[in-house]
Amino acid sequence: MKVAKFGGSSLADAGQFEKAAAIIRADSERRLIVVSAPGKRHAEDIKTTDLLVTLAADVLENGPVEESLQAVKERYESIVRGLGLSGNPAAETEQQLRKLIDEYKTDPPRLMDALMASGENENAKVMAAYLQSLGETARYLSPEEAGMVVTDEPANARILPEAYARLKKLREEEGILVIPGFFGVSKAGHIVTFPRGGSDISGSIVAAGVEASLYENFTDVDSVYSVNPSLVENPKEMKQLTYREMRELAYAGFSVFHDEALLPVVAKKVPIAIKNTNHPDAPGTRITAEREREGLPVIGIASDSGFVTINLTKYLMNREVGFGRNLLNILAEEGISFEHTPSGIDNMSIIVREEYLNETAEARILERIRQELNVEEVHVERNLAMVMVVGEGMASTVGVASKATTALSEAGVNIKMINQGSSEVSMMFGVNAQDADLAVKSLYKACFEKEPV
Ligand SMILES: Nc1ncnc2c1ncn2[C@@H]1O[C@H](COP(=O)(O)OP(=O)(O)O)[C@@H](O)[C@H]1O
Ligand SMILES: N[C@@H](CC(=O)OP(=O)(O)O)C(=O)O
Repeated sequence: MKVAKFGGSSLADAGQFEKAAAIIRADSERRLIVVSAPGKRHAEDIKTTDLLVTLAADVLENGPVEESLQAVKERYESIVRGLGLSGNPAAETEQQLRKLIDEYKTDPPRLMDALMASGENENAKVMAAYLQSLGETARYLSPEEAGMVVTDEPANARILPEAYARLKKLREEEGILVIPGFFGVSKAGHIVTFPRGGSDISGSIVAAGVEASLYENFTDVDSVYSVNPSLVENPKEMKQLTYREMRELAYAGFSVFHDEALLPVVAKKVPIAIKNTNHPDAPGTRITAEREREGLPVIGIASDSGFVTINLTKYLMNREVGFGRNLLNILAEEGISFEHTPSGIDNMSIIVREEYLNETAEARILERIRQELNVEEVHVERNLAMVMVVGEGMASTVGVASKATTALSEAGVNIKMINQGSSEVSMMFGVNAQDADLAVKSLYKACFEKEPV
């Protein structure tokens, strides 16, 4: 039994639906289908999820909603018309959206989640109807019926452990089940979305739940490339990578697969295949627990911006028992999660995502650090990017760090910090956000184009 997830680009219009349905029908093992909302049809297009965000914003501003509501309806109308489906599913979609608006208009976070989730929910109904029209035994299955029970924090759902036993029962179902991605239902009965891009997470949870033989993630590229293809022309394709490598690369900016989508399948060792809906015969990329080590120690290079660092100095910090704990405690009390903590003898940096540290929070936290920890110096640096060099082979290869730092210095990129975890599967460089693309390109050149490390 395989789980196939189709991303927004794979379901952007009727033509893409036809390709996805042909893929589903080509393999009788593809029994659980997870769908995203219709994505971009061309570079300037707007994803349905973003149209729904605009609709929610219009509702919350008490402005006119007809234009944004019609924009969503039109996306489904053109798909349904193109597929020649009978009835009037787009009118049902409109009705459903109006009902959700009425139900949740006084509760902004719930309204946002309920409307955003509609993109996937309505698309799953269309896909099920289309497969039925082709003569397949297929049905729409809501996340609630499927057993996708999640925590209750809007826009940040996490799967509850009990969901897996419920999902396992789907193995016994006949025919093809089409499940909307991107959201689950909390115990209180609320629709709760995963973070943006979260249909990958839904697919992974379903694959782990039914203990699938394979989790296929259909998207719009032939493979995961060693570097973001918008930065480097014809980058190297990856045939195989490990869960750990993908996790690091996805975390650091490879948007082709959500970094939170690794955990569910890792636990059950379900292999992942990233494949192209527009080119389904291409081999794609396999992600598994282990891979053959051949070729270069570095497999990929990624970068992500939007980081802030809190730098602090205190003489004899290394001798002060509990200093780190007290510092992290302040962040915990302020509800801030941290990403990395590189440190020296008398100094420490805490790297956090910019969205957690607005200027009001910054002033309050710096004051607390000064008062409660008696530091000599503390300041914040914004506009940072983290550049990640990843590969299982790095641990056993001498010279990767020197090759990387030489490449960055030759490109004139100032390295603000270096961090390497104990697993040695990745090496991270903090740089100014405006240098990030240059850093990635020069590292790619050094690791893949010049004489390899
Ligand atoms: N290293 C990479 N390899 C492949 N694609 C990448 C990489 N980094 C970023 N991407 C981008 O990820 C996109 C696919 O992800 P996404 O837009 O979320 O697809 P989907 O619509 O299938 O969910 C590709 O079109 C590509 O632009
Ligand atoms: N539609 C949601 C969830 C998702 O995963 O979409 P996609 O598969 O197009 O990345 C979003 O845009 O965030």
